[in-house]
Amino acid sequence: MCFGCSERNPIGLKLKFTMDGDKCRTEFVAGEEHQGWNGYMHGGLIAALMDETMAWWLWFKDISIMTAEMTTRYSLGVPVNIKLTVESWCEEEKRDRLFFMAARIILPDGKVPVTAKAKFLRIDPEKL
Ligand SMILES: CCCCCCCCCCCCCCCC(=O)SCCNC(=O)CCNC(=O)[C@H](O)C(C)(C)COP(=O)(O)OP(=O)(O)OC[C@H]1O[C@@H](n2cnc3c(N)ncnc32)[C@H](O)[C@@H]1OP(=O)(O)O
Repeated sequence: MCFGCSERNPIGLKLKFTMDGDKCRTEFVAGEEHQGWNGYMHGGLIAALMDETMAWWLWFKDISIMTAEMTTRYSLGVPVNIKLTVESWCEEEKRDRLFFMAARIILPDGKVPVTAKAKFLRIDPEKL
């Protein structure tokens, strides 16, 4: 019952993903329950949005992974109650095991308030 994408998780984000060329995308409108400071989305949840979008890029390629490392750069606050686009892509892959991924959030006016980089490691799906 994934917090990011399961339809059955009552407190989950219920994200739906699409692949468009080399990018994985989702959209999300944060509500007041997702706030940190008043009016702005909580930074941990922003990281979760991007982690999940990068994981889904790999999932679309049938690659089972775990997030091994992630860095997030918060340049602007992310307001609640507006449509956010999240997109992810793969920058590099090593030995078919280590995937260097990147993600960003795009506001309706085209500004990019947050970017992330992460390393994902392929795991044995039997162990999930
Ligand atoms: C039916 C429909 C269902 C639909 C369903 C869809 C689900 C679509 C997905 C959604 C779901 C996603 C959800 C979000 C993604 C999480 O939230 S994942 C949760 C957060 N992450 C974790 O909990 C990970 C915890 N860590 C681990 O499990 C393990 O440490 C890892 C990451 C799997 C690695 O384990 P390991 O293979 O035993 O690691 P290890 O032997 O230490 O390292 C292997 C190699 O990688 C290297 N390495 C390890 N870490 C690093 C690093 N950070 N940097 C560089 N190299 C590294 C090592 O140096 C080593 O290199 P070599 O020695 O081979 O040269």
